[in-house]
Amino acid sequence: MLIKNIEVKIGNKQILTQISFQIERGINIILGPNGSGKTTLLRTIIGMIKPSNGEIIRGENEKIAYVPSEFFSAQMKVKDVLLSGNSRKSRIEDYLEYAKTLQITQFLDRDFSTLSSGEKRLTLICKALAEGNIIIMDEPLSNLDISNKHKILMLISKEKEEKSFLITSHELDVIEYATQLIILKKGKIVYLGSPKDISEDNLTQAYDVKIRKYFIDNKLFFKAEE
Ligand SMILES: Nc1ncnc2c1ncn2[C@@H]1O[C@H](COP(=O)(O)OP(=O)(O)OP(=O)(O)O)[C@@H](O)[C@H]1O
Repeated sequence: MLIKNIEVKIGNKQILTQISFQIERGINIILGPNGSGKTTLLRTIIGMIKPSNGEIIRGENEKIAYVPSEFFSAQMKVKDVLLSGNSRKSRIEDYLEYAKTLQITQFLDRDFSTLSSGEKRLTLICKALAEGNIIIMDEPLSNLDISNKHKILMLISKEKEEKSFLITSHELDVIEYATQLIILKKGKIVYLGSPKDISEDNLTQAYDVKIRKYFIDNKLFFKAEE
């Protein structure tokens, strides 16, 4: 999927400026400060927002699945949430493999509105994984405890050969999982490339706070300097 020269204006305000990149097979991670345009970009890519300029070129067999950062609270059984709004999949069996991995099978007969926010998120991630091959998720790790975060990161790392993920995050520790990193600031791309090449300066410029890079046991960490 190719994002080409996207511009978004809301009223008189320019929200996104000249956004171009290819969503690569693997894990594409969008980072950026609050208000930098991450959610607007995802909504534009899925067609919820019409760009004032540019185009989004989809491949033939690409099936987008979107997990928003905030959820509705429908009074529907979890299994009906999984089955809803999708013409291609209509059997609960198609969701069970991911449901087992994400440990949500015990909720299938519960009312979706009664789940905790983390359980709702796992349910919608399960749905997206079973339905799409381009999985677009807005802050999929927020509201998740350390074990569920690990579960999601392991699952998407396992699936990254087959699917393309485009996810936003506020956590710099996810950088090491990225196939491609996109950093936004004030609606513009200020870094696009491999996570290996990201420097402290790139992050410091993006966030306007001094950011340091550490290696502990060969694992990469970033921390804002106090
Ligand atoms: N409907 C709207 N009307 C006016 N301004 C808007 C509208 N939608 C978004 N914006 C503005 O566009 C900018 C980008 O918002 P967006 O939600 O895309 O940022 P974000 O990077 O996802 O932020 P966060 O990390 O805080 O979730 C913000 O300044 C926001 O106030």
